[in-house]
Amino acid sequence: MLPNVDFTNTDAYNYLSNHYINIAPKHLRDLFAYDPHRFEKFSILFEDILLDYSKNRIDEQTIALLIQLARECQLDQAIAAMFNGEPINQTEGRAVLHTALRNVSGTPVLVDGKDVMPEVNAVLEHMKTFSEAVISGAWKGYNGKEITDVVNIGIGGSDLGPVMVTEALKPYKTRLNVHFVSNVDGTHLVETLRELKADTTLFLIASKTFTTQETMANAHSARDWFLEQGGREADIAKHFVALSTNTKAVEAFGIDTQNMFAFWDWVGGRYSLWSAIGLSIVLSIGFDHFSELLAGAHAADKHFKDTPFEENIPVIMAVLGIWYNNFFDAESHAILPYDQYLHRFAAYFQQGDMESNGKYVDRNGHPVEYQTGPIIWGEPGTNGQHAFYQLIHQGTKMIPCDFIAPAQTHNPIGEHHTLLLSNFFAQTEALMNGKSEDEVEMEFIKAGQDTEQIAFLTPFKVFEGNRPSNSFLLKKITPRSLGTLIAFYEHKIFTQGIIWNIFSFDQWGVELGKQLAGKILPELKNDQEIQTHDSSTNGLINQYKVWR
Ligand SMILES: O=P(O)(O)OC[C@H]1O[C@@](O)(CO)[C@@H](O)[C@@H]1O
Repeated sequence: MLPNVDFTNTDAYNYLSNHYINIAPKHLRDLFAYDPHRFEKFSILFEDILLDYSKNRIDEQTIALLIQLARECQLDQAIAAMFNGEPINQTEGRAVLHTALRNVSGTPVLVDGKDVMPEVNAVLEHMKTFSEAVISGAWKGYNGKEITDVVNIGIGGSDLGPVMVTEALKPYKTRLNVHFVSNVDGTHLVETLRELKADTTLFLIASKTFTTQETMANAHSARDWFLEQGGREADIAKHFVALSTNTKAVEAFGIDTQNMFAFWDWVGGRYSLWSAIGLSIVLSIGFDHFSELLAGAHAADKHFKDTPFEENIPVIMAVLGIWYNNFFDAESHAILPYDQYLHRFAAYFQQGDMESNGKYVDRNGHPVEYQTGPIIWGEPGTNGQHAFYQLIHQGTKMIPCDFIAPAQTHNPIGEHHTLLLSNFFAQTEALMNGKSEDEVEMEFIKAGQDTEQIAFLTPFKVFEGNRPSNSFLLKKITPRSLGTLIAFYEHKIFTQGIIWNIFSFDQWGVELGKQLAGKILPELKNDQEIQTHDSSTNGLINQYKVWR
């Protein structure tokens, strides 16, 4: 089972609390000046991915204490429990084995004493043969035409991962056009179907539970559209497949279980892109590239499982996050990919991180007395620089940032990539160094500014600096390197959950809103004045009824 340690009661935590006083006042500018080898000390190269974490507010003692903290929280025991298929998702009584989905090593993975790899590989084989049939055109629609468009209908983990990966790996795209509908707002489905033809469209109904309100509403409306456009009930089998764990619900919807791609309850929704939920990815980039994605994630799994914490990328990512979250009161973490194809990367980890570690009760069922999961946000560079970098550079909040960039672009047009990378390198340098009062005044003097203006303007142009960042430099965004990077972040999230002593793999917090929506829905289906709620909810509903 999982360890159960209060990290605030460990020796490491106490030393860190005291050490904080030593490191906090040291400016990163000075730490770099003291030690010209800082980059070599605080960077890790894994295959074609370089993590430079030297621009963090740490010294060697900090990192040693943070690693000791992870050890005192028995992280090694927790890692073994996860990979061994123990039911570490304790409130749901499930194992957590998204790692098995990409276990290209072929070694058995036991759940309740049964090797799950034969089932995993059988589904992968089904995904391979199906995708090859569709991509080749052998799979025909009801008019005998080949499929041209695929619509994935799903939400949360049944959408965000496939969207992020198909966008990130667009350079590897097949002839198929893959679309995603997630929001129950009818606009999402209507706008997506507007240009599509029923006889050349394939729908993937992606839902682990096959009960999610939004997905079921969209799936039924898609089926209605299909029938209105000329499809018949008998043709459903050619145009609808299901990606789910719930065979009964799939059959009840009217999808042939021959067209069902199964996965299992030990796959968390936000960790499911590696499973049958990834069928849209396979159709978008082809099975071979999907296999490379899986292999990249597997390589990260092995690194996480087998590498000493001091050289372990997910562990370093995790403990640095703990350092800012729990010692510097940083409440958010920005993910800033300098690659337009990665424009949904931060959004993906909003669910991945915040649905995993957005918890206030510890594994003993007691409210925690410390901060847990951070707010995850971000946009691609350089766009973010023209939106929120003012706050990151000169705001009152510390925003730890992950900068991500590929050395090689898939689109070498003009000097665009050099421009992009110059910004990638400059932003972390600026955040770290800042600009001192003397430097600002010197610039003004060189520009011939008068002393009165200098005195007035200088404070607004000083950059404190000392603002932390990680830099991930990838040789190129490929299926393999993307798989590795995603898995690094997954294991970072796991590690932080272990240290915070919370359960990272359930999501009870999403249930209350759904329950209340279920109560309100019937109230909206009549014109009666509503008085069953608080005055705000009553007032909003009644005004809606006036205006609709
Ligand atoms: O895949 P499904 O079962 O339709 O769930 C969709 C999403 O809904 C949740 O909010 C759980 O209810 C996410 O955890 C999940 O990824």
